[in-house]
Amino acid sequence: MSVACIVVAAGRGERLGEQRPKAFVEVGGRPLVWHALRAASDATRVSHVVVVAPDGFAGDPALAGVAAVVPGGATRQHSVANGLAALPDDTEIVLVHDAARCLAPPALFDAVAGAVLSGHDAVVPGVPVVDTLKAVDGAGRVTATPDRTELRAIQTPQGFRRAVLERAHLAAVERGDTDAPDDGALVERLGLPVHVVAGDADAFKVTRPLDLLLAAAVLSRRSAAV
Ligand SMILES: Nc1ccn([C@@H]2O[C@H](COP(=O)(O)OP(=O)(O)OP(=O)(O)O)[C@@H](O)[C@H]2O)c(=O)n1
Ligand SMILES: C[C@](O)(CO)[C@H](O)COP(=O)(O)O
Repeated sequence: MSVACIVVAAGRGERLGEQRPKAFVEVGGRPLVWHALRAASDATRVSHVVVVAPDGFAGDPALAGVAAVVPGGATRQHSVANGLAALPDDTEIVLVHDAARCLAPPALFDAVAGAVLSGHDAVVPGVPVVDTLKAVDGAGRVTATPDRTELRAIQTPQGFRRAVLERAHLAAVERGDTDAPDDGALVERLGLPVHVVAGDADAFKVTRPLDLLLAAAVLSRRSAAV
C-alpha cells in the first residue's frame, strides 16, 4: 500500500521568536525542516513526501529533492489540507508530520504507518505526561486534576487511511472549524476511533528557544554515537 507523508513547515514560529519561519531556523547546521524531511525519507514505509512551505521558501535548498512543495495556509489545519490536495492518486495511507518535530526518528514513521497498515484508520503517537495537569477556570481557580495515568502528550507523525483523513478535513470545513489542534482531533470529531501508539522522546516539538538547545544536544548525542 502506498504511504505518503505531508510535512507541514509553513508556520511562523511566533513562540520561538526568530526572524525567519521556524522550520528554516537551523540546528546542527541545517534547517529544522531538512532534518524532518530526512527522517521521513529514511522511513522504509514512506514512498512519497509532500512539504508545505511558507511564502518565499518553496525554492529553498533545504527542500531540494522533495517530490512536491505546496504553499502554506493560514492555520496548521489549512496547511495540512493543502498538502492533502497535492497527494498522488494512488496514495492510500497518509502520515502528517510537523517540521517542528524535526528529530522524530524514521522508526516512529514506520511504527505509525505499520499501525495503520495493521487495521487502525487513525493513529497518533503519544508519550506519558510528566507534569500534573489541572483544568483552570477564567478566575484562576482549579476545577479538576485529571488522572495523569490516562493522559498522553500527543506527537507527530500521525497516520491515517487517506479516505478517513480527507473526510475529517471536509467535515471540518462544513462545520466551520479552521484551527484544529491536530489531525487526530478532526477524526475524533467524526466520532471515529483514534488509536495511540508509543511515541518517542526525540519527537518533541521545537516551540520555544530552550527546545533548540535540546535539539542541538540530541544531535550531538547522535553524532557521538556513530
Ligand atoms: N499556518 C501554519 C501553522 C503551522 N504550520 C506547521 O505546523 C507545525 C506545528 O505548529 P507549531 O509548532 O505551532 O508552529 P508555528 O505555528 O510555526 O508556531 P507558533 O504557534 O509559535 O507561531 C509546524 O511545523 C508549523 O510549521 C503550518 O504548516 N502552517
Ligand atoms: C500537532 C501537534 O504537534 C500534536 O501535538 C500539536 O497539536 C501542534 O500544536 P501547535 O499549537 O501547533 O503547537
